[in-house]
Amino acid sequence: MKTLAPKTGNSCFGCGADNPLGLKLTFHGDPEKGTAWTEFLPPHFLAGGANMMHGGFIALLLDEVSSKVLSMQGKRGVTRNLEISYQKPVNLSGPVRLEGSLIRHEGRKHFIKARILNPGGDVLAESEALFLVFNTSS
Ligand SMILES: CCCCCCCCCCCCCC(=O)SCCNC(=O)CCNC(=O)[C@H](O)C(C)(C)COP(=O)(O)OP(=O)(O)OC[C@H]1O[C@@H](n2cnc3c(N)ncnc32)[C@H](O)[C@@H]1OP(=O)(O)O
Repeated sequence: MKTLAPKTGNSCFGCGADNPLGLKLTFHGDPEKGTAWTEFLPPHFLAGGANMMHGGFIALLLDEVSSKVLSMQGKRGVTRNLEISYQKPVNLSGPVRLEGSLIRHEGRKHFIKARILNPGGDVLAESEALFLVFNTSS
């Protein structure tokens, strides 16, 4: 098990310590299994309408936990594709869990699935992403 906490000098909206508007998320994961996860209480400024999270922020969270699957393994890369299935509203009045896992990789191409769950374990949104990694040789 590994933990990635926000670092100074990193202004990433999701995980950096130096973004005053950022979420400053801490992630946990298993590099060998290719997993990453976090739990947090979404701030209300992520709202879209009513008490629901904005769809763009849902995409951001899925992208973020997907990228952390790679960070856990010491890999650096960027999102090439992100396909999202919005299944239920992400309610802003309770905590959410983000989970990501590596499906497979072919050289620099890494295919990663992710999801957002509520405390009852309901899947609210899911994604499949293709990340292009810059520092892999296999
Ligand atoms: C310099 C290092 C910086 C590192 C920073 C790390 C920060 C991390 C921050 C993380 C923050 C969180 C994350 C963020 O938010 S990252 C921010 C959002 N992402 C970006 O800004 C990335 C923008 N895109 C690019 O820069 C380029 O597209 C890159 C560099 C990624 C690749 O451009 P390149 O010209 O090299 O390649 P390509 O695009 O022609 O194609 C690539 C390959 O993919 C294959 N393909 C395409 N579609 C599919 C498909 N559906 N199923 C299967 N395969 C598919 C395609 O056939 C090809 O395969 P192959 O021909 O190679 O075999």
